[in-house]
Amino acid sequence: MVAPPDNDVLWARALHFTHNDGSPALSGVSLGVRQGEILAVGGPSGSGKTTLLRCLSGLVPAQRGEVWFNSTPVHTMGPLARERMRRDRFGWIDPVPALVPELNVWENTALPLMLRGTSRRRARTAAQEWLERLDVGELTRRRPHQLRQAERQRVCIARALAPAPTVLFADEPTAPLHRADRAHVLRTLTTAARSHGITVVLATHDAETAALADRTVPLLDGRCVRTVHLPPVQDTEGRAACSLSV
Ligand SMILES: Nc1ncnc2c1ncn2[C@@H]1O[C@H](COP(=O)(O)OP(=O)(O)OP(=O)(O)O)[C@@H](O)[C@H]1O
Repeated sequence: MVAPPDNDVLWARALHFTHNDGSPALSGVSLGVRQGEILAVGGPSGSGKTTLLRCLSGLVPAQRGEVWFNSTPVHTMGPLARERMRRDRFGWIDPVPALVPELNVWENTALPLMLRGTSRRRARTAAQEWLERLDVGELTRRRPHQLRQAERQRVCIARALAPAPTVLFADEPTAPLHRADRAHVLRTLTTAARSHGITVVLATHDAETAALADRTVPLLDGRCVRTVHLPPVQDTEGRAACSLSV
């Protein structure tokens, strides 16, 4: 087992994952994510983006291959150790907002901090700050069912950022937002990540979203593809320049 390069906070080698019904999702994906980097995982629907994020975060173990977080091999960890790592070091944003219905907005936002052992008072203060940054600071006492879908998603983003995770996994985080909201929320997310040194792995099929990242790894049918841009050619015969994905 060879340890990953020192400057990669997250590193995966030859990941394979097949779902229980036999659907292949990852077929030998290898990548490294540098400390503080915002990495977009691109690709069309069904290309394996969600599965890759789930394997990298230790939510599900890959059937073959290696995942390393800093110098720790995630692929050899048991379920409890992976759960603790996710609680203490990682954040997660789903495409569909999932909040605890019995808790109000600030309690939902403060929950990951309190699970890490932060006092209720400090967790509440941090939650309030992040809710304000995401323009939902006036909704703190409401329950999830009293919010619009877009507001619920902002709360989920505040909840993921509040503990300043080492790595934030964001799976199509702006999917439930209107186009007008999207840019603002994404900017808040990426600015917060950069100012707090949070590494972000962002799954998206949207080129505009991917453009906010430092780098994009495109997936296709569970494999990383490399985009090769050909040099511009003289368009003497009316042909357009093109790029190839290999
Ligand atoms: N629970 C499941 N059971 C069986 N097959 C699944 C399951 N979840 C995903 N798949 C299949 O695994 C492959 C990869 O899916 P995945 O959700 O990782 O892709 P994705 O790029 O995130 O797609 P999307 O953008 O639509 O979420 C697809 O062929 C998908 O149909």
